[in-house]
Amino acid sequence: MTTLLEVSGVSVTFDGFRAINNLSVQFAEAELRAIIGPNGAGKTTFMDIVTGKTRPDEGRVIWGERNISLLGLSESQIAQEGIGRKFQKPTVFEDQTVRRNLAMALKNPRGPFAVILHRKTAQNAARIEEIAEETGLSDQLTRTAGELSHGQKQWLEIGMLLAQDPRLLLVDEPAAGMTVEEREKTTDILKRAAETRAVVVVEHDMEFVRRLNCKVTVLHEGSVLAEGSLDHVTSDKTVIDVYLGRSDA
Ligand SMILES: Nc1ncnc2c1ncn2[C@@H]1O[C@H](COP(=O)(O)OP(=O)(O)OP(=O)(O)O)[C@@H](O)[C@H]1O
Repeated sequence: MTTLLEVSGVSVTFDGFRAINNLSVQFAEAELRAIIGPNGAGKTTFMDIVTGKTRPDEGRVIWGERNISLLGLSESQIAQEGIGRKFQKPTVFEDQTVRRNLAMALKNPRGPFAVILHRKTAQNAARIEEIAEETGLSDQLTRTAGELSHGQKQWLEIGMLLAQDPRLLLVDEPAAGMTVEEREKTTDILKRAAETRAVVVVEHDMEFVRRLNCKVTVLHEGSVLAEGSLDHVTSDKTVIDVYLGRSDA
């Protein structure tokens, strides 16, 4: 499997506190990965480093077949490289329709010729239908986003990120605030998205992680504590000691 993202020996210190401690982790081109770990383990900081929001004190973050260092790129350059991030709170345009939200998110180089634009419009319409189908929103395209349920808003935002065609999608706690049914649908959406790109999901909900049925990376004190199937990591003594035995697990 080709490596898409390689984080190696990365450390970050905030006011003398080492939030990320010699972290090394890799992601393959098309894979679904869950990142779990107790509060303060460094999950958010890890995503901040990959997206360029936080700069590490040391280490390397290498991207793609050209082995680009992401540390030399700005946040917007990293996004343009194909790294999308979904924050916990959905940020859709509430007063616009689902179709319009998706249309605005589409990655479109602007061409000067009307004929190209015309062809583009037809392609865009087809792509919007496709994304709506992938995110279970085909019947919602004409509704305004503000009318959607919390789960549907989250799917719309995932759809808006897919419209950008990212090679890596980082998703922060997608199951939070969702009904059981919505969670199940969300797992299907993420699994499907991961067939053609890397999808990395930070999640506290173990049932949700179990349903993702993917490789799991356990972070603790800013380093990888264990990695493998959920069954493998949850039977690891060190994981049980530091994480699963805790009341917040
Ligand atoms: N900007 C900052 N300044 C100071 N300390 C920070 C900063 N950002 C994070 N930290 C600290 O770094 C540690 C790791 O935080 P991080 O948010 O990455 O953990 P997490 O695994 O995402 O936790 P949670 O599951 O609670 O979201 C925490 O102890 C946090 O207080």
